Amino acid sequence: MTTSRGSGTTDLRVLRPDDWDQWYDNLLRAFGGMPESAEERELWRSLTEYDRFVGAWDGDACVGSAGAFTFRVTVPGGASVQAAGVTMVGVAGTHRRRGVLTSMMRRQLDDVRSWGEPLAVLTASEPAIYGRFGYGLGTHSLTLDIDTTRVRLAVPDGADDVRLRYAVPAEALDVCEAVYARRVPERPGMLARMPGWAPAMVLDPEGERDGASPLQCVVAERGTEVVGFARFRVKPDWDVTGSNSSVVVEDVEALDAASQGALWRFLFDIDLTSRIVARGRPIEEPWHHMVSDIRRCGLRRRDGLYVRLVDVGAALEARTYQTPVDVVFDVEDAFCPWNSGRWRLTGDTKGAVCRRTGDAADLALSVRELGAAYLGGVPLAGLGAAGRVREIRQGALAEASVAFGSVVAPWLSHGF
Ligand SMILES: CC(=O)SCCNC(=O)CCNC(=O)[C@H](O)C(C)(C)COP(=O)(O)OP(=O)(O)OC[C@H]1O[C@@H](n2cnc3c(N)ncnc32)[C@H](O)[C@@H]1OP(=O)(O)O
Repeated sequence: MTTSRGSGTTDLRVLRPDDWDQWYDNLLRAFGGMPESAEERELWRSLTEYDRFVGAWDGDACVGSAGAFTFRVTVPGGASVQAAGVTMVGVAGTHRRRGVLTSMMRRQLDDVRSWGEPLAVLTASEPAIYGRFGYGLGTHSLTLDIDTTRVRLAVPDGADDVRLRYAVPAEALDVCEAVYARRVPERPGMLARMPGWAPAMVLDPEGERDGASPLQCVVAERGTEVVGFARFRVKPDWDVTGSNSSVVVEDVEALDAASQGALWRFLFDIDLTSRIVARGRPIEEPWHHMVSDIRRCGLRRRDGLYVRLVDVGAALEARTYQTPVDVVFDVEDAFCPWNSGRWRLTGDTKGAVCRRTGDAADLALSVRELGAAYLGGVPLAGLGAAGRVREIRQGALAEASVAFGSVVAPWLSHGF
């Protein structure tokens, strides 16, 4: 594919291993040019799926990059659905706003469709970029800044029966991964761990620590079973009053309420610390209901995973619906017109069928709104209230909105 807009012409082609270094340097430069550690660079090289990554070239200079990891994402009902994890998007400053991104998105979504993957997902460097390509904001996350000198934690019964032990993060990786794997089906938006990805969870380059300690890990056990883990750093901060150090939480996963409580109590009580900070936490998790003062937990909401239905019918059939639903959507999809038109969705907690129909529409919306609502965290009714879903049959919006909801708030479990 060739793009020509503004001055110059760019060629788009699948990434070749020999081109990776230049391709990746273009990406780093698009993000400001900070170098990465050799360790981190090699990890990303090893995760590159060459036939799913593209580069834009102006002569022999790489001026654009985009990739699509092979992922599986949990959807409401617990199924694990194949999804292209869109990543490493960057356009050289010398070639910006000439349509290079648009040409890469065109190529990528055509490819994803030809691979038979119903979804594409991404996290955005800036929220304004991807809506035009049909991505809707499907999950949110929380940033925490908890004043642990003021906020107390009341843990559930059984927390005292959970034994905690320090472990070397890399050595405990297998047992932590086993816990993670059991959690994945429980929450929409979580990513199944794909081959090669586990080491990324304990990659700990010094340059990324921002003055904090190396990564630490505590494993929670009940009897001989590992029931949870926490990975975190401690960031020292001493002044004339003493220590005001912070616990920087990276991951906490646990299989039950007592183990959740035991791990969070540990994080709250680490000596010499007075804050817990974390990014990318779920918008709803058990410790919210254990704290004495949610106001002092410094919760800030931000955008998480953007979801694009590449095949509307297959995507809507892949999840279940928490109440019976029978609704005809009139979908507008300018960037992937194969989705445009009317679709009848019938489904319940056991499964769903979504087929093309000539019947009259109940709701009219763009594929972006369907993507936003897909994981159950963004109510269709809210999008309707904002004028982004049009109700044609009275009552259809409430019916669909309830059906699309998720008991557990969806959450993207790690960046990519
Ligand atoms: C999944 C990820 O990897 S997210 C990472 C995205 N990458 C970055 O943020 C790195 C820094 N930025 C860049 O590399 C580039 O500016 C990109 C990739 C964001 C945009 O690439 P470009 O080739 O300039 O985009 P392109 O010319 O195709 O623009 C298409 C449209 O999107 C708009 N657009 C592009 N970037 C932005 C932005 N950051 N904010 C708002 N609108 C944008 C353009 O104005 C254009 O609109 P138009 O069609 O109405 O004229």
